[in-house]
This record gives sequence, C-alpha cells and structure tokens, in this order.
Amino acid sequence: MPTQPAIRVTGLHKSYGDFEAVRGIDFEVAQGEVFGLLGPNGAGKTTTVEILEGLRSRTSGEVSVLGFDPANDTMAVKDRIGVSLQATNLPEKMKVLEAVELFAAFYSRATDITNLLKRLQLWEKRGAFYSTLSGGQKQRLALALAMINEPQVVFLDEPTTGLDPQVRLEIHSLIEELRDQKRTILLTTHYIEEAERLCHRVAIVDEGKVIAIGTPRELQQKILGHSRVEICTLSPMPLDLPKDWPEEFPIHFTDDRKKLTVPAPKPARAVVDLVKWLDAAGAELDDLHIKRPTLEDVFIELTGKSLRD
Ligand SMILES: Nc1ncnc2c1ncn2[C@@H]1O[C@H](COP(=O)(O)OP(=O)(O)OP(=O)(O)O)[C@@H](O)[C@H]1O
Repeated sequence: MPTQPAIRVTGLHKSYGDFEAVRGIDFEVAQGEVFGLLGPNGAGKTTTVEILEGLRSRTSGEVSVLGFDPANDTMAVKDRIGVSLQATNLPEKMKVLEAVELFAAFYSRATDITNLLKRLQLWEKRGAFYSTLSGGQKQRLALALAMINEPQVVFLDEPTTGLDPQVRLEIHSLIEELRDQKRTILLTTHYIEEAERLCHRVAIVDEGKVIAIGTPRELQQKILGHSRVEICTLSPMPLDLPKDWPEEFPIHFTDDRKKLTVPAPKPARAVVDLVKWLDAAGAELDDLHIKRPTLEDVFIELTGKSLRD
C-alpha cells in the first residue's frame, strides 16, 4: 500500500474580505520530500503555509498534514510540525538558551537541546541576548526552534530572505542536512537557486494559483528550447557553418569569431556537430558550456513577468 502523503492540499481557497489571495491550490508532498513553493511576493505562499500550520483559517478546500486537518486537529498538527516563520521576533532581552527551553516546553517531546545548539553552531551563543545576534544567527535560532520537537514535517517560510550570500549558503547546508535525515520539508522562497538546490519538487505559484509543478529539471525541460550552447576557441572559427546546420537555430559569433552562442533545444546533439566542425577546421577549443534554462526562465515563460521585482 502506498504511504499517505505528508501534506495534501486540494482545491484550497482563501479570501481576505473581497480579495481572493489563494484561488484553488492543489499539491501533495510525499514523506521525506523537500517541496518548494516558489513565487513572487504576494503570490499566496505564506497564506497557504499558515493554513497548513493551523495558524489561519481557510475559506474552502481540503488540507491535511500527517493525516490531520490543521483546522480541527490543531494541537495534533502543531505537536508534530516544526515552523520557522518568515520573521521570528523574540524579545530582545531573551537569551538563546532561554528561548530554546521555552519552546521545548510547548511540546510533548523535545530533542536534546545541547546537541541541537551545537549542531547549529549556537552553543557558544547560548547566553547571548536575542538582540545581539547577527541575521544568520537569528535564522539559525529560528531553525533550532523549528527542530526542537523532532518534527516529522518542517515548514520553512523564506528561510534566507535578507541574508547575505555567505550566510545563505550556510543555511542551505543546514537544510540539506535535514533533507538527508529524510524530514519532510515545505519551503517557500522567491530565490530560484534555493529551489533548484534544495527541492526535490517545486510548485510555481502566481496570483494564488499553482501554474506549474514538477522537479526543477522537469520544469526546465518544458522550455528546453531556451537552452544555449556557448563555445570559445583559441583561434578564429571558420567562416562557413557546420554542414546541414538548421536555419532556425542561427549561430551568433563575436566580432573576433572566437566565441559562438546558439540556441539549442537538443544541446548535446548541437555540441557534437559544432565540435566536429571546429575540429575539422583545426580550431582549438578553449571553453564549452551548455546553459540550461533556469526556473526563472520557466517563470518568465509562463507568466510573462519576473520572480523578483
Ligand atoms: N491578513 C491579511 N489581510 C488582507 N490581505 C492579506 C492578509 N494576509 C495576506 N494578504 C494578501 O494576500 C496576498 C497573498 O499574501 P501572502 O503573504 O500569502 O503572499 P506570499 O506569496 O507569501 O508573499 P510574501 O513572500 O510577500 O510573503 C497578498 O496580496 C497579501 O497582501
């Protein structure tokens, strides 16, 4: 028998007054899967996630988390999930260890606090006031608080927004550790690289709807026509074109003819043809890239707008 999904969302709607923020969202997250909700500000990601966490009511639709309905079995859901909110604001004068101990008391089971703080490199900071922590340390504390009850499902709402690139990478490796432990993770983000790096599957959300769903690779495949091949040579490339080169894929050369760029729906095939042609002409290769479309390209293709303002 197939195991039940960790999260199931069917026909979810949420209105704030006359405004419909979520307009019929469907997706499932398997146990042990890292699933990303990717979309611009205001797409309805936080609303969806907070409904799953039991923090907001829904207008209509069905949702379940580990088989429980967060609207009715709120305590059962809260006890089994970990939540890192978009902005975790703790009292300025609360110390790291106090915060962790306080949160641990909310749950029926708690993990070993010393281990947790050491794993997140916060043990040295256990006596520090919240107000004195850096952005990265605050975010690591938010992750610690989300992990305190050894949750089966972890919700991370924009875990790296506003952090500098170095700290973002640090948080990414912590999330990868959680992924390796086979935790189910629902992550919202508007950073493409984050979704591509961390998520098994991604739902692209725009204006309260899921407009595409699949692995990052599957989504990219959808618009593979946007792949490009780039080749550089040490000496100028020949003036002719490869034999039988299709007209619909014009090759663009730089003025010194030492670099070419070409759109290639079948990039591997194109590379073989181009390299043979260059080799026959005695042009020595310097560099070769296949540039696949990013999720950003997928998003632009589907919506005609960019993910970030
Ligand atoms: N309590 C509320 N009352 C009225 N409108 C709201 C409320 N919460 C959210 N909205 C609106 O609903 C829409 C979706 O918001 P939501 O926070 O779910 O989006 P999001 O995709 O998470 O974006 P962000 O990344 O900015 O958080 C937005 O237009 C927002 O202004």
